[in-house]
Amino acid sequence: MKIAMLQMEIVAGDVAGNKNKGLALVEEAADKADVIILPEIWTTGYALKNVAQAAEHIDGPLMTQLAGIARKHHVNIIAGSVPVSRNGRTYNTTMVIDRQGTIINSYEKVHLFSMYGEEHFFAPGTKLGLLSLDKMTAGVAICYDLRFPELFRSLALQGAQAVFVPAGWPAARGHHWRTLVQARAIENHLYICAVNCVGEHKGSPFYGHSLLVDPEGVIIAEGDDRETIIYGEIDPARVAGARKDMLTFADRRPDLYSC
Ligand SMILES: NC(=O)CCC(=O)C(=O)O
Repeated sequence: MKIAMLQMEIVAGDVAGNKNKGLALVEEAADKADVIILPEIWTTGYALKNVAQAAEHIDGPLMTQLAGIARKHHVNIIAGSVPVSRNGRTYNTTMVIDRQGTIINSYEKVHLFSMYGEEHFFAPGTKLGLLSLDKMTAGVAICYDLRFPELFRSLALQGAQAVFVPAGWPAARGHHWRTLVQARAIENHLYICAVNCVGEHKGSPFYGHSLLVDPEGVIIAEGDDRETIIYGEIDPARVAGARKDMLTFADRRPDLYSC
């Protein structure tokens, strides 16, 4: 399974410019990958005051355009995250579109990043993102979710072989990013495909360094700090191999954990 990670430079508040750029990058990668993934809130960036106005319904014009590209190029698209309006509230939402152009999953960020005040602009999701993608069982999480190992463990226990993570992670905590992504992969014996943006938030740069990490925690593809498309490959069969030798799932003691 070939993955294209669109490590895009996002300009906060330039919704039209970001959309054009993101769609052009998707078109560029469309014939070179089985799965394309964009970063977190790539249409608005962290101009959070704009998200309610920029939010579309799940079947709005942007998703219709992305679904058209998916159908035309027969490619799966994990549409980063975008603000989506549902029942009068705005959610930080990752939509997954399959090769037929059908939205097969929609995950609303459950852990809102209070350090950036996300909870004032988004409502929190209430369920995890688990889906089947070209016969692979995959999970979806968004950025700050990386700090919550319970979420990844839960996806793994439900069969996830890879977790796709759109992100907007700053350079100031770059060392956390790398360590958390590798730890989530190692402890759950699965692939993590974490796609970050570049650009800046209130003068401080985003980290870039999108990562594709295998079930042993080895980095198999990584971006630098510029806008770029990073390609890498996932082999779902390797997950069973990693889980066969290291029996951490069987050796767990959930009877002792209170969290
Ligand atoms: N967009 C985010 O969720 C940022 C998370 C972050 O910067 C952190 O956890 O640190």
